[in-house]
Amino acid sequence: MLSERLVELFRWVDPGPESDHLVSDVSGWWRDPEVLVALGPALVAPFRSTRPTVVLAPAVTGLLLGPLAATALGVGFVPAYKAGDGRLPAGAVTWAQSPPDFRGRRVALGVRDRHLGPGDRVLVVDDWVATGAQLRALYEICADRGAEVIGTATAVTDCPPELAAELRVHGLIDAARLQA
Ligand SMILES: O=P(O)(O)OC[C@H]1O[C@H](OP(=O)(O)OP(=O)(O)O)[C@H](O)[C@@H]1O
Repeated sequence: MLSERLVELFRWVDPGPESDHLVSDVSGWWRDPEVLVALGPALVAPFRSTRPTVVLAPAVTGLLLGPLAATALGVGFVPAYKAGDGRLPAGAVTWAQSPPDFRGRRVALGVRDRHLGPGDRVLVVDDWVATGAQLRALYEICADRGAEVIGTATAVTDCPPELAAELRVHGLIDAARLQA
């Protein structure tokens, strides 16, 4: 079963003095060919009936997971980059700053305007959701661009059920199943 393999191959990493919260390491998922094939279809399954037209995901891990989900749906993929990594030009970019995330850090995420706009039905994809801070920034970008958010497909849900419901998050595995 996929969720059992995801649990088996998942690792938490201690980020050191940067944060008290462990950080996910999903590199084991990319190394396993059967998991790699199964991840995209499994992530999008709860959202198929809502007919997303595009997948949006944040750097860095979302850039790996997002295209798997987009390929499974047969739709395009939009990357959201973090401020300061030099990947987005000045202008023609919509930015949003997150509330404090699991590290207590506010993250500015940006999307090229030409890649997202009215009529888009957006499925957000990420590897895990903790405080939902980065999701809130992505949802704000979609609202600013006139695009509709369908919800978020995540591999690991590491947040209370009320928050998952509010942000329309569907996860493949609950963090409670993961060994610290
Ligand atoms: O729910 P939150 O508190 O917002 O935390 C979850 C976010 O944090 C991690 O990203 P990170 O910034 O560590 O980037 P990464 O993909 O490079 O690990 C993870 O990939 C999510 O995007």
